[in-house]
Amino acid sequence: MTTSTPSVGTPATTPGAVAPAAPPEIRKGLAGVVVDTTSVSKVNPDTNSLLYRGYPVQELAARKSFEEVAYLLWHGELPTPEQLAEQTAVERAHRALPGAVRNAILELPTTCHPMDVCRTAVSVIGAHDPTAEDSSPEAEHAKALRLWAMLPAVVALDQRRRRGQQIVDPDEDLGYAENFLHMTFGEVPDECVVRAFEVSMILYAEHSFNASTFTARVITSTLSDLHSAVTGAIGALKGALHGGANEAVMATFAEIGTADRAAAWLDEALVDKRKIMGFGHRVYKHGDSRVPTMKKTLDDLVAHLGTDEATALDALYDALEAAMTERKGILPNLDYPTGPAYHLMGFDTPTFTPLFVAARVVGWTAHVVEQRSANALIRPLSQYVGQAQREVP
Ligand SMILES: CC(=O)SCCNC(=O)CCNC(=O)[C@H](O)C(C)(C)COP(=O)(O)OP(=O)(O)OC[C@H]1O[C@@H](n2cnc3c(N)ncnc32)[C@H](O)[C@@H]1OP(=O)(O)O
Ligand SMILES: O=C([O-])CC(=O)C(=O)O
Repeated sequence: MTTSTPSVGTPATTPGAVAPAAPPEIRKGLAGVVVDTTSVSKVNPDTNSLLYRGYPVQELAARKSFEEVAYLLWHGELPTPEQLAEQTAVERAHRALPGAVRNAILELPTTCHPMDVCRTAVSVIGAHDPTAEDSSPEAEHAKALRLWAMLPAVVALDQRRRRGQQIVDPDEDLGYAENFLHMTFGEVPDECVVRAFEVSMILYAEHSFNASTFTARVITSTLSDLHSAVTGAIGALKGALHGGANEAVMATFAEIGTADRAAAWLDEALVDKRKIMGFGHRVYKHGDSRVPTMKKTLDDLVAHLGTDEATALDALYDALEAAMTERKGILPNLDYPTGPAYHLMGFDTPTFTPLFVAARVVGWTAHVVEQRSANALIRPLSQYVGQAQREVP
């Protein structure tokens, strides 16, 4: 959206004075503004495609592990077996939370949102990291890897403490996705569920200059530290217009109830000028590149579970999507299929956005390193529209 607002504070022109310059063009929300280059990922709305370091994300989701994709995003190339083994060894060695981090989480009230827990945990992890202020690329990659390794324990511990369940220690013999689910549910689910979870992590890992990544880059641009950048990014992701939408989708489904009510519910919601969570996107206007892969994954999960609840949820998903496409021509974004998928996997709804954090930390930290490698302080201008200069009475 482009708006130009005349300044209330612009002084009146005097005869003979040079005419004031035209008001600057304002791009609300920085819509359409290209602020920097990146080689981490390419979002192409014309072809509905998303490339991670040049590779189509759908192909990565079909053929690679989340660990391999993380390496790719951080280092620019897929790992050799030796590089993957080295990364895996470090990741598995750092899965358990340091006592101070665990205690800090346990001190937080269960009335706070799990995103607050995530945000606090990352901040505490940073405070205890002796290399926090070392901004060399090697140190930044090492910190990113350790943070990525620890976040599943943060998310799992928080869901379990809220449910009054015993905390489950990580299992070094399991892969990333299996271990995450094991720590959350106390057992490793069927392969179909593990794969669905891993696909969601790969799809969520990176998406160019979205609001949370841009937040991380703004913080990095001041030469602040990596944990501060990630802490800020978590705050940005929490909002319902960004990552928080995956939770909001489940609230919408709960409000609608059953598939046959979807169209009528939508009509009323649109009359009330409500935003329908999980639909629309700032960049994609013809559909989100990741949705077909995640919807197929959701359908596979539904077929695998075979429960009435899963079938009904899928029918509701389809009915709301059809109605929204017909009424507004606005298509789902990735948060639409991940919400019900995480629900069917057994996650509590407020845990959905922290799952997004566990995946996106890879993209955020890849951008932190990139920003620092060619830094310029990010500091845009604003057009003043307040009071003209006046005397203090
Ligand atoms: C992983 C992610 O972060 S993906 C995004 C997740 N967020 C959501 O799902 C929240 C719901 N969606 C939205 O609010 C928006 O689509 C956004 C914030 C994602 C993108 O918004 P913008 O690019 O700023 O588009 P904007 O909000 O200006 O929408 C353009 C028009 O489409 C409408 N629109 C866009 N999305 C929606 C929606 N989800 N429900 C209803 N109307 C919508 C707007 O009302 C507006 O209509 P108008 O021109 O008549 O005023
Ligand atoms: O790109 C965006 O604006 C939001 C998004 O889809 C993401 O961060 O994955």
